[in-house]
Amino acid sequence: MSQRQRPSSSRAPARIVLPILTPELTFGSSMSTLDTDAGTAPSAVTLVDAANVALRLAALGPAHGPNPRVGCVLLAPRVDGAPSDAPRAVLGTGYHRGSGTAHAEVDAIAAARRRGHDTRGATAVVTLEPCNHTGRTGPCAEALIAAGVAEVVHLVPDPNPAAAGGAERLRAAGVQVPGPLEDGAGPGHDLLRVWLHAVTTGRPFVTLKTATSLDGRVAAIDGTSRWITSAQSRAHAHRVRRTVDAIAVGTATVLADDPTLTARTPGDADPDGHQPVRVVVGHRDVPSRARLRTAPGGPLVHVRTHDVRVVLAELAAREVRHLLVEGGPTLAAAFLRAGLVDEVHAYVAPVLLGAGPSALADLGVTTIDAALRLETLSTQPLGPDVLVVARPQPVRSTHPQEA
Ligand SMILES: NC(=O)C1=CN([C@@H]2O[C@H](COP(=O)(O)OP(=O)(O)OC[C@H]3O[C@@H](n4cnc5c(N)ncnc54)[C@H](OP(=O)(O)O)[C@@H]3O)[C@@H](O)[C@H]2O)C=CC1
Ligand SMILES: Nc1c(N[C@@H]2O[C@H](COP(=O)(O)O)[C@@H](O)[C@H]2O)[nH]c(=O)[nH]c1=O
Ligand SMILES: [Zn+2]
Repeated sequence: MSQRQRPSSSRAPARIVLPILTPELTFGSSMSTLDTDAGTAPSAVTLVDAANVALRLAALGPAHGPNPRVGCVLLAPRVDGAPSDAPRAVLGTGYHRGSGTAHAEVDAIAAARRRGHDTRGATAVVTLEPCNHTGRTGPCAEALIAAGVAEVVHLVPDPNPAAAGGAERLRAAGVQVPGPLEDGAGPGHDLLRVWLHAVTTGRPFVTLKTATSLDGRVAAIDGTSRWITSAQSRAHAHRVRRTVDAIAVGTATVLADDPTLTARTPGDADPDGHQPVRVVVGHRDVPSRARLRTAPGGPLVHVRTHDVRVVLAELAAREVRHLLVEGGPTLAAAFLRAGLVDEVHAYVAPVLLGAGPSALADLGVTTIDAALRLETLSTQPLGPDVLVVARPQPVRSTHPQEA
């Protein structure tokens, strides 16, 4: 047995049941002093509390970018004889702020040290299995071992072939690693949904956005479409743009709309905050005077193909994890026909057009039994409009209630 192992670590690993994490979930008053650098007496928290704080910290990191959002809470060593869920002092907390910055575990160790704490024998509660590779920063498994941490409780195993193996490395060094605590689902998986999808499939998660009239049209018969949806819907769509790595449109949309494809605050023409890569799909040129070339925003990538798999491969090579497809109907249908849409954001406005292109070009559906049915994940009023978030079901079927 390694010298790093404390006598208490030979107990059976703690069984942790995580409550569903919601934005409204509040922690006890003791959790309010978790500020990493507050310099106040550390709070005492249970492992479950620590896991939830780690999840909340993780969510502070950017949703975009190649790296996962990860949070970490370092707890004081277990006291011999105390139950595994006994509250313990928080030594430090940390989270990952995006590619090239410190990982959550290293951030938490640094925070504990700034507060003058000894990390030897500590328990690290971390939302994702510590990494085991040197990427833009060093391996967290080694940092935890060097810090003398005795136990690492993680929620989600790391499926990234480049970084996996942290749990095994820690165990080999004598660190107790009871996890992963989540068995394929849970709040940790929910938080990392897009990233997990991208690293396990090797292609970006694809969200298809449509902004339609009540009769399902995306433009009037003359091609005009500004605006079908309300200011509230468009503000929401801009917030979504801020969370993705790339936005794609077809060449016809570039020529019809001359879009900027930036993330903006409504009422302000200038892009602000993170700007996604702007992707144009199709063979025709993007005019030199197009806003995509002249207006500030993310880099422009023109993929001269009609094969959406080529588009995703090109973007995966650029470390795009989340692609927002904004249309038009031809490009949207191509992604759906290829089975490459993971989520649909349908903004529906109480506007009637009666003619004009519908949200989707031909999907190859010739009879109702072949309809592509979606599972609704949420509905949300946005001013006069409604946003439906839905997920394509793996197989086509008749209406579930009548099946
Ligand atoms: N309300 C809304 O949500 C939106 C509305 N719109 C509206 O939609 C209209 C444009 O629709 P649409 O013409 O369908 O536009 P698209 O943006 O889908 O562009 C279609 C063009 O892209 C190229 N292309 C790229 N991928 C494929 C593919 N897999 N198969 C075939 N062609 C492909 C082709 O041009 P090429 O010859 O260059 O290869 C094709 O003509 C506009 O009026 C616009 O205002 C657009 C986006 C969103
Ligand atoms: N018409 C329409 C949308 N259209 C989408 O937004 C693009 C314009 O982006 P930008 O130039 O950055 O404002 C346009 O090309 C199309 O993809 N979006 C919506 O939320 N509501 C709408 O009614
Ligand atoms: Zn790491």
